[in-house]
Amino acid sequence: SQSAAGAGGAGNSNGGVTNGGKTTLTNRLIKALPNCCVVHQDDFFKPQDQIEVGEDGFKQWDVLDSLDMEAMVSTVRAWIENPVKFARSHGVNVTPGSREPSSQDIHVLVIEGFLLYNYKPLVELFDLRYYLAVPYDECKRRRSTRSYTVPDPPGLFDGHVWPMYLKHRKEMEDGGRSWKEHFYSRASAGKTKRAPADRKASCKACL
Ligand SMILES: Nc1ncnc2c1ncn2[C@@H]1O[C@H](COP(=O)(O)OP(=O)(O)O)[C@@H](O)[C@H]1O
Ligand SMILES: NC(=O)c1ccc[n+]([C@@H]2O[C@H](COP(=O)(O)O)[C@@H](O)[C@H]2O)c1
Repeated sequence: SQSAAGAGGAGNSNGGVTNGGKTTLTNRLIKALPNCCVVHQDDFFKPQDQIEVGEDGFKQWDVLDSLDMEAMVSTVRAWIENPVKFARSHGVNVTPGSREPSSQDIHVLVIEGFLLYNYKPLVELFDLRYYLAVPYDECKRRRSTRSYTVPDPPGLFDGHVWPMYLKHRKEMEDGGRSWKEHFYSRASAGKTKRAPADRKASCKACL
């Protein structure tokens, strides 16, 4: 993507299961990459009193409705519009040594979260997508040592967190099939049937 500031940019998304290591990886990327900003999905949780209680008796934290996804998309769009301005307003150093941003500067945004790939307006903004997963036992073990702003009530992991993870992962994989078909038909244009028109806007190669 090309930003309003004239600098090249790329939005890299780092999604996956709770306690899969997303934040750890993101922190390492920030250290290693110059001009790197980050957006954490956890910062977009709605206040506790707006989180619905399900028939199972648990507050439904692990669903899209518990997050202000519109605000998250606006934040990512603000970076796309002007990564230099975004970096400066978020305390990220912009290319040490150079006073004026150069058109050669590469800016990177890492978007990190547990529910990134089930909200189409957000998915459309990513250049690269990564998914971190860990097996059930390891995930449960790590989660049991974690303290969130609202602590997990007993039974939340098996009653809500893991079932929602499986549900969303399945949704993502089912949706992903259309993406793969689309890119396949781009690569072999003329030889295979084109993907449906409604997928086109999601593909950078089609813009
Ligand atoms: N590669 C790894 N191997 C083992 N443990 C890890 C690894 N990455 C992260 N962890 C541990 O897993 C827990 C969750 O990591 P975190 O990065 O906060 O996950 P997430 O952001 O996906 O919820 C932390 O205790 C962290 O130290
Ligand atoms: N940050 C918060 O306000 C808050 C509150 C309650 C639960 N959570 C949990 O955060 C998890 C997602 O974050 P991680 O991917 O960092 O674990 C969800 O599974 C959710 O249950 C977060």
